[in-house]
Amino acid sequence: MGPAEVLTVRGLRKRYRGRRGVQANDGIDLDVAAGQVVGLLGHNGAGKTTLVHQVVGLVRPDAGTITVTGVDAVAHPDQARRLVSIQAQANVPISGLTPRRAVELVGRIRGAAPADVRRRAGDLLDALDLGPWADTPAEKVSGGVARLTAFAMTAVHPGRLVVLDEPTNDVDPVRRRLLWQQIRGLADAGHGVLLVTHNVREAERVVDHLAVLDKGVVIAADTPAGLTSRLRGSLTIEVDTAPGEAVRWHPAATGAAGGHLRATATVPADAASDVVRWAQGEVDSGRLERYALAPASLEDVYVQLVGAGQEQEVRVA
Ligand SMILES: Nc1ncnc2c1ncn2[C@@H]1O[C@H](COP(=O)(O)OP(=O)(O)OP(=O)(O)O)[C@@H](O)[C@H]1O
Repeated sequence: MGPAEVLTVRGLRKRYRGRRGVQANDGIDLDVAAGQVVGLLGHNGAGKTTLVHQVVGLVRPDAGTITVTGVDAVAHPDQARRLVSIQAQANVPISGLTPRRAVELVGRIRGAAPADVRRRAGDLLDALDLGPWADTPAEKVSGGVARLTAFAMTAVHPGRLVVLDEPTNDVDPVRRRLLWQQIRGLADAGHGVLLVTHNVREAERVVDHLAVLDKGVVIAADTPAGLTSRLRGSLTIEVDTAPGEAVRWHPAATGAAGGHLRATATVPADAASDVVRWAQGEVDSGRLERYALAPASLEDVYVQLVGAGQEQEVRVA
């Protein structure tokens, strides 16, 4: 473990017993250093939450090690938990409180000085543009505001490691940007951040490192640039089909995927002009309504890694 590592996971295995026994984690290695946001991507059921729950001591691994700033988190989950702040997938109920009171309460419970807690809570609520709801009874706030409040509760007095499980769920696009800034800010302040997300497109701009989980195994781990370089020299073509028409792809197109009226495929950059000519011809003949050609994104790499079968989930998220 390097000196700046806040989380080191090695060979982590967890199998849920029962009739349909599931190997949820099947030998996972993962590192988060101070100052880093590490994104954990993966399809539904890939094992992300299982991994997170083991890090915070809610689930006991079958095998492997978890070290949080030098503390053996498997042997001493209580000690480790004090070093970790987690925003769980489900919001902690805060009925009877207001967002501001809930955030301040967590700060006090975690041992921060009252004046610091008040200041930090106020700053976070402002930064996330929650001012209009800060003093509203929690029962009356929307799902997005509740989600942002849960983030603020995690960030008000954060541990060395901050674990965020789908923090952007239910949050509107404008406040999502504010949230991403705060997530980045936690790392810039020296915390290590482990971020579980389906929001590949937005996470790409914030994370330093990514691990892609598939059926309990890390199938790729790299920087966003490192991962997208796998598709360097490739472009993505997106087409909207006319009603009742199926796409008859150009021969250079591979990895075609898509749904009812929209489809995407990957094409080599050196075939771009040929593909544009083909696409324009399809538009002229009425089979396509529009097309767009763009550099391959991290989302494209992700879809290719995890398999076109998962595409719908990624797009919906
Ligand atoms: N308590 C449990 N008992 C039995 N099986 C479980 C339990 N929790 C999770 N599983 C199974 O383990 C696998 C991994 O689940 P996990 O929740 O870790 O995935 P995930 O990547 O977090 O998924 P999602 O993106 O949908 O939250 C799934 O097949 C799931 O059905």
